[in-house]
Amino acid sequence: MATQISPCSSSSTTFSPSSLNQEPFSSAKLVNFSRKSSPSRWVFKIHSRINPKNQFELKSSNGYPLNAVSLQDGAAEKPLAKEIVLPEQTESNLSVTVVGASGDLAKKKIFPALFALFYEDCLPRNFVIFGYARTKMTDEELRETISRTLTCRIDKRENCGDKMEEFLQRCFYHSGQYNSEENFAELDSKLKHKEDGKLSNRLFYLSIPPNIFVDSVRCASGKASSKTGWTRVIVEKPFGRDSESSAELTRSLKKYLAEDQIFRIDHYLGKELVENLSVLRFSNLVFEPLWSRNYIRNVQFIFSEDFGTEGRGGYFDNYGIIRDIMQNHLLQILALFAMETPVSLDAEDIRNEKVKVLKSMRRLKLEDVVIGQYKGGKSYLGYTEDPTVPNDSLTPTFAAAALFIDNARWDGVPFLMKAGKALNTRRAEIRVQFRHVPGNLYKKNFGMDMDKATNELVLRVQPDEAIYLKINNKVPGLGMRLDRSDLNLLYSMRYPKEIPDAYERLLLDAIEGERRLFIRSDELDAAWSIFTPLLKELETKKIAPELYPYGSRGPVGAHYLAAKYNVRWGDVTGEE
Ligand SMILES: NC(=O)C1=CN([C@@H]2O[C@H](COP(=O)(O)OP(=O)(O)OC[C@H]3O[C@@H](n4cnc5c(N)ncnc54)[C@H](OP(=O)(O)O)[C@@H]3O)[C@@H](O)[C@H]2O)C=CC1
Ligand SMILES: O=C1O[C@H](COP(=O)(O)O)[C@@H](O)[C@H](O)[C@H]1O
Repeated sequence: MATQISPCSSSSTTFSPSSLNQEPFSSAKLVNFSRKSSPSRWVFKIHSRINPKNQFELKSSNGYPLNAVSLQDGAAEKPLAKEIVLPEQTESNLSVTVVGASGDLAKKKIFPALFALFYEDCLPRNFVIFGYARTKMTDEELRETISRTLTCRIDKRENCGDKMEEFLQRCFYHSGQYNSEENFAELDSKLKHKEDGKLSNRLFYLSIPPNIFVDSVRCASGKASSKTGWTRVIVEKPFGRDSESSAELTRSLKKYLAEDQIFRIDHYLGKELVENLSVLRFSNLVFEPLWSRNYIRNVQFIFSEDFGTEGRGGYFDNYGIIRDIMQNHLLQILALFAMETPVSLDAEDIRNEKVKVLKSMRRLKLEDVVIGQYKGGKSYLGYTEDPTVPNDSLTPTFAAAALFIDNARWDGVPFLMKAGKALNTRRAEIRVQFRHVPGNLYKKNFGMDMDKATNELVLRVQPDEAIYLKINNKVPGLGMRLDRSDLNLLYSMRYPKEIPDAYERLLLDAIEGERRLFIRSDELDAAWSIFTPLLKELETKKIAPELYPYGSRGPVGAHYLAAKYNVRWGDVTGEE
């Protein structure tokens, strides 16, 4: 069983040698370059002159899981002969400014993720957190607000209350307008005061609606960027509504920031099972040879929520489920699933492969899409009954689509997506349905329905993370009866430690300058190219969505779409 360790509190941490080519990360001094027993895993012992504890350790997930096997197994480090020494610099300070700190995402996800990182010793010794928004609030009021959403997730660890208090004392607030250079200059003074002459690294998290992204970036970069260290900006989705608006947003952001300062977040890339997709594919011989049209019949990406747009109707109605979930979360997973083997685990190598696969995809056509909208019942309000949604809205809350990748590996394989709100269950999963066994000796044992006898690999992203493979198995006994069984890796059984929230991983990576899990602008362009023509056609032709009851499995049209490509949705076969 895996040992429970904090990902950041060990005195040595892992990262790939290529991390050294990134921007200097302040005053780190590499004094011991060693290699763990696993030949693929390089380990650097990093000591800071000023803070020998762990101030400058690189902890990002750069391709090498923080809790990787050899660490858990306690393998001894074998020092290599060569010693690398980086130039010494001054002590540094990290500041994280949450722009839009009064909002839903900030309270629900960002502050709790920052606290979890602090709790796990993943933040540097010198750090401050600032909330920034228009709402008038004192530091104390911000602390009071965020303390309600911080949780001691790691319940077996001690001193959570003390840690929480310590964390809150590092949180401050500045009230300002998003388009006011003057207000950002005031923020800058407060940051400088806290930095106290140390080298300053500044991360801004734009947790605000998209119409104020550019103003905030203009003011932050002009008046509050670091003069001595790095300045990075995490941008939340949506990144535009279509190819044109996305390109315009990119152009505007790039007036004030270089591409490598922009961290476009897609929180699905920070989910454990999505991270594991590449590990599963590229480190297990049993999967990669099967990963093509030769053995895979179809792949399904399924997202469902058992609640509606409650509270977010204003935002949602302008976007709809295709932009909200498919064009980003599901497409990102698809790209990771289908890409060729990258040259290395470096961010650019991975993102290059993702772009290639996205560029090989056919633009979606209307006939390959089904849209739906939930209606109300006795106990639930329908989508258009939400007071923030127009009564005659045609915005889809459900969509199913068949996508195709026109390359040698995936020619002819349907990649089906299904996403919906107000359905019967909450889940996100990847389903890989394999082809029939040619000349199957056991054909007669399966009856007429050979589809039921094919192997299916399921990666359940949430809830109850799991990887399971459906196989045919002989029922023990004297006869020859076969049944369907699962080879099941249920995370809660195998890994007792609670899985970190996606935002923790992504924030940590942004702090470390690791871009692997963030979206590059050409990836974004390629993603929008697939969906933009369809989105425009849906809107110009005013295509009416098929209504489905709140809490149901969604419109039946989704089944006809799948049937058109000889596919059955894996989540509705009755033996999920
Ligand atoms: N909430 C979620 O679950 C998710 C959100 N996102 C994205 O994250 C970002 C933030 O989301 P969320 O926190 O829900 O957003 P909110 O609507 O809660 O907005 C965040 C803050 O921005 C300010 N604000 C809101 N509307 C305006 C406006 N029209 N003009 C100026 N300021 C405004 C408000 O602060 P004040 O009035 O104090 O200035 C508000 O507290 C968005 O881009 C969203 O799409 C992405 C994934 C999930
Ligand atoms: O980005 C979004 O994601 C959430 C679902 O995220 P999850 O991590 O809870 O699965 C979705 O509810 C929201 O509409 C969308 O904007």
